[in-house]
Parts: sequence; structure tokens; C-alpha cells
Amino acid sequence: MTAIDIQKLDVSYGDTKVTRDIGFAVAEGESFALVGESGSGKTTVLKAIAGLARTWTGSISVFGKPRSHGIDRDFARQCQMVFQDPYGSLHPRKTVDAVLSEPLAIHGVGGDHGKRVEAMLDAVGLDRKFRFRFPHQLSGGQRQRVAIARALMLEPKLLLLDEPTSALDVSVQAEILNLLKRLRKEQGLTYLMVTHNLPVVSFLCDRLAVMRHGRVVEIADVDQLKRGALTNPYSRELIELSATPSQT
Ligand SMILES: Nc1ncnc2c1ncn2[C@@H]1O[C@H](COP(=O)(O)OP(=O)(O)OP(=O)(O)O)[C@@H](O)[C@H]1O
Repeated sequence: MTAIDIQKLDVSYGDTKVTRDIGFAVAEGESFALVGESGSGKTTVLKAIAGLARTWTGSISVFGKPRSHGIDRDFARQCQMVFQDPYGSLHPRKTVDAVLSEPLAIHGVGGDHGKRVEAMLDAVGLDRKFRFRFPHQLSGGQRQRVAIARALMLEPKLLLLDEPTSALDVSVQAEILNLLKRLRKEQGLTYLMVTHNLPVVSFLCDRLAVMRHGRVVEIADVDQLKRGALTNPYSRELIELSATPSQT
């Protein structure tokens, strides 16, 4: 089944169109990356899918269902977004327990919430002692684990990942990437991920779309990326930049 099908997507902020004629499809279970220079519109595509950027034309379907332009409760159970900055994305005065229980309460999920919270802490590799702590008592990596746990509480099938490791220390990035890889396998998740980092794409993704100036310029298998066999001149430039030691 197709998890995401996007056709002719133009997204605007006010009068400014920031993506043009975007088209790609992501299969269920696939991990698909959006790469490209800053400002090329990658995050905007995720926001349109999530209902956070509401002015768009074209079509977005998620698991065969056309997406509306706003927040949709049924959709939230299937698809969740994880943001770049785990410092900003967690409410400073809510404990981990409150953060993780909230989606269950909002969506009227029955059963023992405490048990589900503990099981999710186990799943994301966080000791249960963190359950009643606040975000400021956690490290960046631990906070990102909480953000991932929150996204998974409603057992969605699809995660939209916006640079999920770029705000973290290099030493912690690998841990979170390993976690995402394991969770995808264990829970049969589909990922659509925005990143600047081509090694991350090689590690975690099956295919990628290269974006420039709001358009997709190439869609390729990750094997092509690993072999340096992308064909678009701009994609090749990205690979060269990524291989330059001064680039982070
Ligand atoms: N809320 C907003 N209002 C107006 N313009 C915006 C808004 N968010 C993003 N933009 C503009 O839309 C364009 C695309 O931004 P977007 O964040 O999607 O790019 P990106 O490829 O994800 O970049 P980065 O890699 O830096 O996150 C940019 O020119 C940006 O300045």
C-alpha cells in the first residue's frame, strides 16, 4: 500500500509560493528522505502533510485517504511528526508522564495509561525513573527519546521526522538514529524524513528526493547515493559538499 502520495503540491505562506509541483510516493514500510539546501521547502512539505501549513494546492493522500487542509483527529492517529528541537517541542512544565499520557487522553484511549507510558519508555530506551521528571532534568538525547515516545503513543503507522538529530551532540546522534532504525523494524513504521545529512540518509533511508528552490529535482534509491550515482548536477554538488571535511 502507498503510505503517502503527493502530486502537484504547491504550498504558500501568504502570497509567497515556497514549493512548486512537488510529487513523490512513499510505500508503506519505506523510509524516504527529503534532502536539499536550506530554504528549499523540505520542512514545508512535512508541515503540509501534518496540517501545519494550510495553504496549498495539489493532492496529498495518506494511506489512500485524501488529506484535508487542517488538523484532523483520525489522521493524528495514523501520522505523527517529530520536530528538530527537543528543547522547544516539549512543554517545560509537564512531566514526561504528562507528555506521554496527553495523546491518550485527547483521543479517548482507554486502558491503563500508566502501563502504556512505562511500556513506551522501555521501547525508546529510557529508564522508568525518568517518568516523573521534567524536560529540563533531561539531556538533549533523552528529550528527543521522549519526543519520539510521544509521537508513538497513539501507535501511528507513519512518522514525519524533521531533522530529528541535527540539534543533538554528535555523540548522541548515532544513538537516536539507531533507536529510529530499531523502532521502524519493530513497529513496521513508515518514515518521511527531512535531513541535511547524507550519511543519515544512507543509514536510515531506502530512497530520497532532492529538493532545490521548492522543487524536487531528483528521486533516487539510496544505493545510487552510496555509489555516488545521482544524476542531477545539483544532487551531485550536494554529494561533493557532503564529502568535504569542513562540512558538518
Ligand atoms: N511560517 C512561515 N512563514 C513564511 N515563510 C516561511 C515560513 N516557514 C518557512 N518559510 C519560508 O519558506 C521557505 C522554505 O522553508 P522550509 O523551512 O520549508 O525550508 P527547508 O528546506 O526545510 O529549510 P531548512 O533546511 O533550513 O529547515 C523558506 O524561504 C522559508 O523562509
